[in-house]
Amino acid sequence: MVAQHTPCTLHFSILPPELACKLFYTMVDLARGGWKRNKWWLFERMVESPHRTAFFVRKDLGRERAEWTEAAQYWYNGTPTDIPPAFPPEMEEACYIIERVVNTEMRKRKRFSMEWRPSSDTPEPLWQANVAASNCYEGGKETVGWHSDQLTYLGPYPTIASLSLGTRRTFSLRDVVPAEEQEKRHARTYNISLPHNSLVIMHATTQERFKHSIPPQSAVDIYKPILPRSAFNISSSHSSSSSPPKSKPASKVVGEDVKIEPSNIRINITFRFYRPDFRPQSTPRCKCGIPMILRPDMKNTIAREKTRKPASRSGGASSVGGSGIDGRGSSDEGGGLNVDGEQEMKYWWTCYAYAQKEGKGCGFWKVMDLHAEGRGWKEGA
Ligand SMILES: O=C(O)CCC(=O)C(=O)O
Ligand SMILES: [Fe+2]
Repeated sequence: MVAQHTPCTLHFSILPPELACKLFYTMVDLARGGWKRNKWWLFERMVESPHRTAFFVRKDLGRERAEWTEAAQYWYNGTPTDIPPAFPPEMEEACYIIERVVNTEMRKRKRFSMEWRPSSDTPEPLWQANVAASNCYEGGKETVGWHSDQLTYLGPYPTIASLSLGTRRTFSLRDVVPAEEQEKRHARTYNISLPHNSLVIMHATTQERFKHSIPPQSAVDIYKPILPRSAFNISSSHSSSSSPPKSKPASKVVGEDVKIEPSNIRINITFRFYRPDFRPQSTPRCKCGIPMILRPDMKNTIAREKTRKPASRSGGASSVGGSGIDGRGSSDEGGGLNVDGEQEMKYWWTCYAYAQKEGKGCGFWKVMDLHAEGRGWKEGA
């Protein structure tokens, strides 16, 4: 049903049970060790997200690693951050398994012309995670509000693999109805229950056509790990923040040590592929001099503005962008269909200063032009 009604697929028991359990413990301990509450962009105002979050960069990336380290601060709303940690070993192991599933699913699906493609001489894999963002929700009151993920480094039509560990929570997806269709249909909300060790793959168009959230719940089902911490030589969570972990061989585990601690925590890990043609150095800057963010034109505003001249969106100095409304040439003939006959999505680069300067950004925006900006797939690249 998920695949039938949304651009997502849902996969149960994705990891070997022991690995899922161990990864849960590892992430819970890391979260307790100092993950931050992020600021979130929500309906034109900033709110502090009522859950904790962390950002990881894959370790064997070589030169690329430094660049994505720079990008990490945008995960934290533009706040400069320490160098993000590498994937812990269990996360690396999980990622390897997840990548195979994602690539199998992607090969079954239609591809979009603006979507990332590997070069013609190395056609596989289609998707390889190079960063991961993780969330920790403790109890039913910790949530994330409606949003679609920023595309600044993911580029158009991204694929994001989202792993759930621990307590079962509802993942809500709601489609965004373009303005011209609002009289014909209403948005629909799909509530998907995500148990421990399940994977949601948000395929291409999920970020363009839908918003997602983890809504609050008045009660959550307690998660009982299949193995105690001591089975993995991990010390009790109670002592983990105050004293160094005590290693114990599993065979010596007796009495209290084998007790399984029930938990009300859900850990989410979103594995992401940050595109080489959207690396931080290539992000355009606004009049404030800071890198802009990339967002899809979910409501089809650009196409509608194009038919209403002159181009002006919010009036005054804030409509200074506009450069991309005209002058594309590639896609707007044929009723917005591109050369592959698909209804082409448009994207805005917009000023991100509101996140850092209490809403006092320059308001600059421009329409993204993939080819004019030197991005996208090139034959033999
Ligand atoms: O916890 C989840 O499943 C969703 C998290 C999310 O939407 C995000 O990190 O962008
Ligand atoms: Fe998200």
